[in-house]
Amino acid sequence: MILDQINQPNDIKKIAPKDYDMLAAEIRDFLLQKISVTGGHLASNLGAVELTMALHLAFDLPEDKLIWDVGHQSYTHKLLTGRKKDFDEIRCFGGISGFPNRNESRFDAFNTGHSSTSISAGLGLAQARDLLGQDHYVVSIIGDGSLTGGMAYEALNNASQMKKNFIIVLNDNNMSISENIGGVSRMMNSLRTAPGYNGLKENVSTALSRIPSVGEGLVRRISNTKSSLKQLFIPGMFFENMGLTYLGPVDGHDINQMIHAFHDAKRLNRTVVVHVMTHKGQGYAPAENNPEAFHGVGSFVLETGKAVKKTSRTYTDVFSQVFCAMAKKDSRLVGITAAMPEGTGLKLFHHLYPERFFDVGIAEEHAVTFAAGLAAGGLKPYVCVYSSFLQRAYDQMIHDVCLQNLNVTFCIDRAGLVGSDGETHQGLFDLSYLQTIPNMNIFAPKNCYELADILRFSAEFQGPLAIRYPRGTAYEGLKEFREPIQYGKSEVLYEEQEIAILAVGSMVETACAVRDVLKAEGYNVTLVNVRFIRPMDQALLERLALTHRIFITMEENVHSGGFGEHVDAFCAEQELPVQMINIAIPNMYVEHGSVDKLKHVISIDAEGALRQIHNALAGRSEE
Ligand SMILES: Cc1ncc(C[n+]2csc(CCOP(=O)(O)OP(=O)(O)O)c2C)c(N)n1
Ligand SMILES: CC(=O)[C@@H](O)[C@H](O)COP(=O)(O)O
Ligand SMILES: [Mg+2]
Repeated sequence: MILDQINQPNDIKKIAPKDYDMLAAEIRDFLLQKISVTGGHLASNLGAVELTMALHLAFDLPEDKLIWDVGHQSYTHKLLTGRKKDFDEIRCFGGISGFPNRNESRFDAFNTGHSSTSISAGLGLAQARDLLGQDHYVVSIIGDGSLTGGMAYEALNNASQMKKNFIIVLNDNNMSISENIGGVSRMMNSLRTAPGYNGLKENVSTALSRIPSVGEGLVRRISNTKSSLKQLFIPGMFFENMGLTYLGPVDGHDINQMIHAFHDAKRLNRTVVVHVMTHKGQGYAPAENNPEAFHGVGSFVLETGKAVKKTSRTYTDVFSQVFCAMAKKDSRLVGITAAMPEGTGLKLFHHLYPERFFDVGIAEEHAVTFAAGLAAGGLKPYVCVYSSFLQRAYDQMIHDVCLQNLNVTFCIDRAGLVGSDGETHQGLFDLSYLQTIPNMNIFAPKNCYELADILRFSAEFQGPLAIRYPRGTAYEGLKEFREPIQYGKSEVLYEEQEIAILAVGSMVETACAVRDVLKAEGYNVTLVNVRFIRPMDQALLERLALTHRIFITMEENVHSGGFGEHVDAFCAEQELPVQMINIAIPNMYVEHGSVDKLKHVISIDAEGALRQIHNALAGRSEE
């Protein structure tokens, strides 16, 4: 096996060119064997094998810097940089990350996970290189989906001013997670049909403009004509017009052609875009036929592509069904996603109500302001988004939605620990950032029934409302507690005296287990399902403070700015005579691993929570 020769970084440079294709096939096979067991991002990695090999062959790592946008396609890069032996534990607790990480390897030039950052980061690295008088190449690799994100254009705008080399590789597989739609995708479609790349001398705009006295005028005249004609003469006109040099399109599965293009790109003292066309899922029929299903996978049977585990009903499924039923009755309801129709559960809605569905590309900031516009125009928009990606749109929530108290509902999926995607994707900050925003209302359901109830409640609600729920199986317990939702009111599940547990959303289930133990120890324990984090049910807290000496808050959010801290502040302000114990995620970035393992490690499972509570009751600090 050629792959046996790949162990240390840069071993690929010792491989004979005649063996490149064989090595690519073996890498694909290796990735399939490993990912089919561990799960991970499959289709994007299968598509980027030759591209990664060509980059490693054309550049000198770690001196030259590769920045992978999102980073979910960086597995071959990891394999070629000494991490082949670590793939059995990829995305597992203590194992290597599924994304590039500077702490993991000096070959990972920049951490990624959220989309459309690579050009900005690469430009920063290139400018740092130049100011420090260093001499190496910086290459940002960005997908066509990630190129729909606004940050990418802010960076391209800036990159046009570069006077030294900076290379952007556009890895175009004509797919985001789902179909890549919109104007950028349309522009790329026209580029794909341009004649293939034959070398720098063939770049028409550059070549034409070099013709003395005629060239520049000719390019200008062509540039002023209708776009199809322009495209005939100047592929990559979009980039060229911005002052960037476009090279392409290049076959992303032809290693020699790509090496040739990268060497050409190195010769230019400016920003160069190399447009590489790849095939998502390349080499594995199930992924080629259904790249969306194989974008991110759990373990699966290699021969069939079928998932190993039967999937249970998730909160996303509940949202999807209830929202579609609501939309049937109310034509004002519209659904917005930033390139995540599958992950957020909007796919069924898209199918049923295509005219009321908006996939805006990987553009969370735009999604929120767009929703504000829809609301101002009289519709009832639902922004369906992951907790960690909504971090992007903080200003838009303040400036465009909440300041005007507009009728926008945020369905915040993946709130809390998400597991194997790790620190970039954990949804640990939403309660903190949302609670700072005046007019924002925040709700967390304790189980699947309550998610359905709050969604129905939201239809008639006036003003911004954020509903946060976690990744994975929807909790079906506590079915017997289903008090109708009342604005700003918590639900008291058990009322006693002495200790009151105030649990938020997913933590209500854990709180039940904690309560059972405390009761067995002889304590009298009240259990409150908080429901509305904002507005906080202050009247209930004041009432409970009369009969309880201890309040325990429990939430799957960082402590800083979280629910517990706000309850602490309220009790202090009102001088309520209660001891406060806050169970929350410590103020840190939480790595990858299964959700259960992570909850255990950071002591927010029942066992860890009880340890913290016992310590606090005994007046000990956490060891
Ligand atoms: C800010 C942000 N929003 C959404 C995502 C989820 N996401 C991850 S990869 C991806 C699609 C990326 O498409 P592309 O860049 O073309 O890469 P491909 O998977 O096609 O290789 C999306 C939407 C993300 N990582 N970051
Ligand atoms: C790379 C990326 O950002 C997405 O693919 C993400 O990993 C999806 O997460 P879910 O598996 O929770 O939908
Ligand atoms: Mg793509």
